[in-house]
Amino acid sequence: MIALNIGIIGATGYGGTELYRILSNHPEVSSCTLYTSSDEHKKYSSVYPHLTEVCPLDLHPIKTEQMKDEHDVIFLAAPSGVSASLTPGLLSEDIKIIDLSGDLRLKDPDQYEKWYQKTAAPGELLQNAVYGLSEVNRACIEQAHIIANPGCYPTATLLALTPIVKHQLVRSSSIIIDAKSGVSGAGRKPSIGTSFTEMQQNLKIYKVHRHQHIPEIEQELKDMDPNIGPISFTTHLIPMTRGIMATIYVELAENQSQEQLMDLYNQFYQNMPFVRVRKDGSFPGTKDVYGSNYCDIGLKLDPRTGRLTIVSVIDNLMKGAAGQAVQNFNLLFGFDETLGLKHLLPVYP
Ligand SMILES: NC(=O)C1=CN([C@@H]2O[C@H](COP(=O)(O)OP(=O)(O)OC[C@H]3O[C@@H](n4cnc5c(N)ncnc54)[C@H](OP(=O)(O)O)[C@@H]3O)[C@@H](O)[C@H]2O)C=CC1
Ligand SMILES: CC(=O)N[C@@H](CCC(=O)OP(=O)(O)O)C(=O)O
Repeated sequence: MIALNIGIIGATGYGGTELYRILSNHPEVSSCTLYTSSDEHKKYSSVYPHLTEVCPLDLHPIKTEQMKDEHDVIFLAAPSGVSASLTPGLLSEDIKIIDLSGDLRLKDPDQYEKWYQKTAAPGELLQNAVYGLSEVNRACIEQAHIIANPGCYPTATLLALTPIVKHQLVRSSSIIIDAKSGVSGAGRKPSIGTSFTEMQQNLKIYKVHRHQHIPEIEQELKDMDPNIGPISFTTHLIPMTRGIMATIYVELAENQSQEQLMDLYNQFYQNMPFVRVRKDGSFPGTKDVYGSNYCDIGLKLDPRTGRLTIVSVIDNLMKGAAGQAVQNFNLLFGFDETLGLKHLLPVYP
C-alpha cells in the first residue's frame, strides 16, 4: 500500500465528479482534496445533492504553492486554457500532473493557438508532457511526470485505427471519421446549444472542419506512420447523456482479408484489459460501455468497395476522460492498470 494524496481541480465538473467517484474507492488513495475556482461553492454535496450524507467533503480554493506540497498527484479537469496557466506553478520533483484538458496534448504551440484560439502552454511543458493514450504509449506513461490525457473523440478514433496504422496498412488521406457524442461531452456549464429543448428529438452536426481534435488525431497518427495524410473528421451531438460512437472508413494500402484484419486487431489488443474487439463480426453500441472504462471495437471489410468500416465506442466521461486518467495514474505508479476501474461493471440498461 502506498496511500497517495490526490488533488482534483475542476471537481465540480462532469470529468472531476467522475474522477472523484473512481478515486474515492481506489485502494491506493488515502485522501482526495477537491478544488474550486468559484467563491460560491463550499460543500461538494451542495453542488451535487446525490452526495448528501455520502460525501462530507468541502471545496477548497486553488492555491498552487500550498497544493504542490500537499499532494502526490494533481488531476486537472478544468476548461482549456486553465491548465496552461496553472500547471507551471504546480510543478515540482515530487508531484505528478494528469491533465484532462486539451492544453498539453499538441506538441506544436502554434497548432494549439490556431485550433483552440487561446495562448499555448510554455514549450518546455508541452515537450515534457506525455500523451496518455494508455494502450499505445504505456512505456512512456510509466516514466512520465506530466500526462496529457487524450480527448474523448481522439481516444475512440485512435484505438480504432492504431493496429492498421502502426502496420502501415492505411492509404494516405483516405481516413474518414464520422463521430457522435452524448451531451455530457460538452461539460456541465449551461449553453443554449446543449439545452434540453434544443437537443430533445434532434441530431446536430457541429464544428465542421474546425474541431480541435483534428490536429490531435493527426499528430498521433503521423507519429505511428509519417505517411498518413489529413483526415476528414466530423462530430455530431446526439440526444443522450453519455457515450461516443466513432464510425471510421478507410482504404487499405494493400489487400487484406477479414480474417487477417481480425487477427491483427485481436493480437494487438490481446493483453489490453480495456479494449474489447468483437470476434463474431458484430458491432458494439454505446450502451455496451456505458459507465465503464471499456472501448469496444467492431470491424468489417466491404468486399464491394474494398473499404474497411471500423466502429469504436467509449463512455466519454470514462475511457474518454476520467477513467483513462485513472488508468494512466495506475501506470504512472506501477499499479495494476485496472485498479479502481475493473470492478465498475458496465451499466445496462
Ligand atoms: N466532458 C467530457 O466528456 C470530456 C471533457 N474533457 C476535458 O476535460 C475538462 C473538463 O471537462 P468537463 O468536466 O466536461 O467540464 P465542466 O464544464 O463540466 O467542468 C469544468 C470545471 O472546471 C472548473 N473551472 C472553471 N473555470 C476554472 C478556472 N479558471 N480555474 C480552475 N477551475 C475552473 C469549474 O469548476 P469551479 O467553477 O467549481 O471551479 C467546472 O466545474 C475540459 O478541458 C474538457 O475539454 C476531456 C475529455 C472528455
Ligand atoms: C459534445 C462536445 O461538445 N464535446 C466536446 C469535447 C470536449 C473535449 O474533450 O475537448 P478538449 O479537447 O477541450 O478536452 C467538443 O466537441 O468540443
